[in-house]
Amino acid sequence: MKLGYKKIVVKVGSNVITQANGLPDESRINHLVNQLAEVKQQGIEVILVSSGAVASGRSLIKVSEKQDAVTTRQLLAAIGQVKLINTYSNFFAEHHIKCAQVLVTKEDFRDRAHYLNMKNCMQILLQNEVIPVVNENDVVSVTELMFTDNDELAGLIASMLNADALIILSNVNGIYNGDPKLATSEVIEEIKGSVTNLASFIQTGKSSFGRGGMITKTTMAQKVAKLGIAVHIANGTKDNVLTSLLNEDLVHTRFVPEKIKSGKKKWIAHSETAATGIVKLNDGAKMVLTSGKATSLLPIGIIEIQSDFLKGDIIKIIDENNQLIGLGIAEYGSDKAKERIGQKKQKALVHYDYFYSAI
Ligand SMILES: Nc1ncnc2c1ncn2[C@@H]1O[C@H](COP(=O)(O)OP(=O)(O)O)[C@@H](O)[C@H]1O
Ligand SMILES: N[C@@H](CCC(=O)OP(=O)(O)O)C(=O)O
Repeated sequence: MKLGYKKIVVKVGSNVITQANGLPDESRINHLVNQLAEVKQQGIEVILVSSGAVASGRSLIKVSEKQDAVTTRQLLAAIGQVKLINTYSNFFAEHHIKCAQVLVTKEDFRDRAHYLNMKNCMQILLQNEVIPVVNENDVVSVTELMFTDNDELAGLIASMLNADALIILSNVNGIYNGDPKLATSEVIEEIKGSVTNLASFIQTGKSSFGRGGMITKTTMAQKVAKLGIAVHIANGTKDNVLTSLLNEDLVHTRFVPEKIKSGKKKWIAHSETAATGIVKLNDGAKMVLTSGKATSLLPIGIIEIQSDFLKGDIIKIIDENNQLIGLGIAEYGSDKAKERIGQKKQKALVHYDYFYSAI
């Protein structure tokens, strides 16, 4: 396959595998599995992140209108996930491929030791030629503990496993430079860096069964590409989408990857919700830290410690306007950091190797 990837994460949106009447589209799932099997047979490691549990559950049970939205989602996902994974398992079996169900929550990514346990499990599955089929554990992930959507989850999995590419299959050909329904709109084929006007193209509406929408997809894609992983957004409802994309024979959107970042930086990049401390920098320190050069965060540039932290904690680094500059691991606690604010020749609070620039 022309693109030469060795490890890919493929994310399938609910809309791709659900028919307009809400029933699972088994022939589409079968077609996707056939392509995934072909890709795997080419020696490419594949991890599948599949939505569709809730949509699948809807086809199996009638829900009382009196039931609240959270409980309904739990009920539908609990029932639907069984059907979803069985469908995948049966289709993969036709190719003599085993798949595994991996259900995760946002909490699983917070603690580094826990994160590494999960990474280890995924690696063992891949070493044993098993395709992990990942979804959010919707039964226990409710409200503030939820991922924004499975695109966020897929970005985390791609970063955790140091994948070469993340392929997001949705029900549009890519990101359009206008309303996708208008004939005048065209697919933006390549996106480099943080294009500020991207959000202005995107309509706030979502596809009928989707959760996050295109804006969250774009934000996640830019972040993942910054970590050195190529991100592709393509139309999963098209025949042979995956094989055509990997053979560079498909119009879609590609986020150009930057230089590959270390595994630890990838984890830090996705750890904003786990951050304890908040450290405010002056503009000079901000400039140096975001210049792209290998520089550590020195106390001389700190103007305020807004929230306490311990040695080893993830801390948020903000500028004078309270905008996030980046995230890092503290080399010492806030007690010492407070004593050293604005001082010269002090040990770095965040070493460059453990700093992720969000800008
Ligand atoms: N500029 C745009 N380009 C492409 N899609 C867009 C754009 N603006 C809004 N969208 C909408 O985003 C939807 C895809 O996002 P989402 O509903 O989250 O899909 P999924 O279920 O695949 O995760 C498309 O169906 C499309 O209607
Ligand atoms: N975990 C949910 C999917 C949530 C979600 O993000 O859906 P989508 O926007 O279609 O990728 C489910 O399996 O129904």
